[in-house]
Amino acid sequence: MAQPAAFAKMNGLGNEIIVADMRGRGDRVLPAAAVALAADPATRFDQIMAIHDPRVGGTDYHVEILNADGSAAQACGNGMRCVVQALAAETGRRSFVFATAAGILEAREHEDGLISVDMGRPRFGWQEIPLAEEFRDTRMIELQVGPIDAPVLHSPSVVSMGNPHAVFWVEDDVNAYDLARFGPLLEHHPMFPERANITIARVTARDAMTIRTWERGAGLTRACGSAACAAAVSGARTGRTDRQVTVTVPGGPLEIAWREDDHVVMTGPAEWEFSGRFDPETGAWERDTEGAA
Ligand SMILES: N[C@H](CCC[C@H](N)C(=O)O)C(=O)O
Repeated sequence: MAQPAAFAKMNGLGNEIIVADMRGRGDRVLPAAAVALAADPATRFDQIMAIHDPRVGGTDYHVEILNADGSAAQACGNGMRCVVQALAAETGRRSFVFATAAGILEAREHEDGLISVDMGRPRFGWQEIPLAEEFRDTRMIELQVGPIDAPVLHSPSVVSMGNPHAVFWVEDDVNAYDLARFGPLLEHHPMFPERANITIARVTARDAMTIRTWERGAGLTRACGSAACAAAVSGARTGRTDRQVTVTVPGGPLEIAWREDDHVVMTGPAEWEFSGRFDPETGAWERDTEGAA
């Protein structure tokens, strides 16, 4: 049993997030705690965002990310917006600098409550994503599912947003594809030694696309911010879209801008649901009583 830690159950466009306050203590959220919380319908989540004291000069906080299966994630766009909203409510500040496994990220809450996160630079090298074999052009790689002569999905664009993404382009309804079936096969495909987040994307205008994502370590989610960034960057890189795109995920729209300085900025909402305390070792938890501080 560890000292209980405060948490907030939140969501970013329906991406289920637990923001855990691990400041002022030396321990971490253990994978077993994540698995236990994910199994409980009341705390079911896609990612845990653990806020730690800063470890690098010039940053406000260190953020660790766990998937629902207990594995580590390097990036989580929707979760970062939840972290910003929670910290803004606590501190009255609006902008923050975070250290994450994907690098240093700046984020801020706007007057209207929407939150922008600078997700950093996309990486396109096959070793950076990583892929199991060399591809000089990662705008389109040889990979397909379905019959050889009539693949259901094929030739994805691949990119790292700190975490690995494959984006499969389709011409018709993204809901027409059985992502619950293909997602896990592609997530674990030998082409991706660190597994991958799998997205199906349909471009509807130069500045708009619709996507669905099967997340590494979490499965089908209502929203995946880093996948929205990966899809927007890949759309621009392959000439399908401009660099500023509205990416509609099942939970709603995200605004993605791939700036001239190569940074990808994602803007969208975050929503608080309830607060409680949990044991970061076991995942045992209780809800805060109404009105409690
Ligand atoms: N929901 C997240 C992505 C979680 C990352 C993850 N599933 C992985 O890379 O392992 C987002 O909004 O970006």
